Amino acid sequence: MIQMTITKGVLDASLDPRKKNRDCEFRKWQQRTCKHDSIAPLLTHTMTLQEWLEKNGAKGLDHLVLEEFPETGRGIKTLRALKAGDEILTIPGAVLWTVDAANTDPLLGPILRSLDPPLSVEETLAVFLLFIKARDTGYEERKLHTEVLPTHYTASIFFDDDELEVCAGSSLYGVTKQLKQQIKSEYMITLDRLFVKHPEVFPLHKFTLEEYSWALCTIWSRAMDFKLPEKQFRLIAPFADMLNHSLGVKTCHVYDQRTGVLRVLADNDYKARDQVFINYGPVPNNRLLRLYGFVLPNNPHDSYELVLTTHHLAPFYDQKVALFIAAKLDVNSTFSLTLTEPLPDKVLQYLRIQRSTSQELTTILATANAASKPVTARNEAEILTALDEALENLLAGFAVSIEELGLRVAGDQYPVGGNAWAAAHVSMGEQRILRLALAATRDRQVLVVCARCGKAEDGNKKCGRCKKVVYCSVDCQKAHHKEHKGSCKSPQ
Ligand SMILES: C[S@@+](CC[C@H](N)C(=O)[O-])C[C@H]1O[C@@H](n2cnc3c(N)ncnc32)[C@H](O)[C@@H]1O
Repeated sequence: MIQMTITKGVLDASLDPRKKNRDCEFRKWQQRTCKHDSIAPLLTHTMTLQEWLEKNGAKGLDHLVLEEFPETGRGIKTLRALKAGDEILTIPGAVLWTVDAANTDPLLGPILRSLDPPLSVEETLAVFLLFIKARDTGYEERKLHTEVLPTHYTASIFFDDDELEVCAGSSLYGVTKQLKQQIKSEYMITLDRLFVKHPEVFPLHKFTLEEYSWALCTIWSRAMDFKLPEKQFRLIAPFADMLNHSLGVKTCHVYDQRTGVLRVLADNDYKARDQVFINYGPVPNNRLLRLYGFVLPNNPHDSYELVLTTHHLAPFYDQKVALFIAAKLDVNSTFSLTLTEPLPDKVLQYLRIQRSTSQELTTILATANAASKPVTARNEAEILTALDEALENLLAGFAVSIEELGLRVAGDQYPVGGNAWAAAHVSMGEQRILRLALAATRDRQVLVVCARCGKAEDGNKKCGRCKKVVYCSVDCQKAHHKEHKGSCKSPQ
């Protein structure tokens, strides 16, 4: 199926014994890792990925080797010590996978450019990958890269039903189900617009839904994103895409728009034979598993995306929309609840506006920073009760509780690193955050409603000693004294 007919060029390994060893090592690795039976026997006469990259100006490969690591899988090891700031790797523009490279390809480019509307960046890169993989002749150099890509992924769209059920109730569960549907319909459209229309370029049997999903996951898990002055820019850099993620390093890959080169710098010192990492960003486990197919236990960047919407038939809808805009909120807003901020002020601000009476709306309009502070005790009590209920419902929707998942993860029910184990970590992370959000909601509730009778009045006063509960009257405070005195302690 795959033919590799390039003979070695200027970079003849036989001239440099150190390089010869390295090339041998790389070939051995390529042979071991590649699942394509046909390439192994051909490799001895052909160019390696490294040779192709170096021919185009890649730097740093001399001191880097690919290796399997127990925790991260295949990654890059440095053979020499590195100091913070050292350039580890430079990958030239000519070998990058970009939308421009796809659009300027002599065969694929004209087809892509004729599409109206054009494919998205993600679709373009996925089609580009599939196109190269399917070529029987030509494109041998780019194929050197596609041949070392993983043959399968562990992102959540590839989970079987039982594995996905482990995280039922989590946002990942719903998003994964939706995503599978979305990919299917996107594939059907692409099938129609591209694959069926251009059989000379896309041999149909090579563009199945499975292959399309594989290509998308290749993009999700290997593409690097850069914010350039006038656009968001996505690329896959051969070899640099073998760098694994660690929260222990800072972001240290840069794209030089002027030269079109991708550079990876060391952000800290490395000893010889250390694995070199980059940082994929502050990504929560639900996203890590959806895009990259792995999780970090106790991920400090875990989050829960809370979606709040207001129905267009809600009372005073137009006024509320105007206030949302003034507060830099959207009618359909998504809020990240995190471990350090499980109940962001913006959530409360949104709900205060959403649940205001006509009079409260007038008050909000008259004050600066619309509803960033409580509007009335009534409004505050209502939003906190609604939030309490919503969080309780979300937590009740998880198929397996955090305690039960903890036991399963600690025991041997879910093999460490497996799909069910990863799904359990996502579910535990989301439940942890929702519980923190619920606790924060309740901490606020007791400062709004009278601890005895439950009245939410603007004149409610805090207990003079502990300041942790409020009362609507002296009578209520006295009547509640017996119950409250045990927990009433001065903050000092
Ligand atoms: C950019 S690639 C890195 C190279 C990849 N390990 C390979 O063999 O091709 C990203 C993928 O590497 C793996 N990975 C990266 N960082 C990891 C980590 N800290 N723990 C576990 N797997 C990781 C995940 O499978 C992820 O989808």
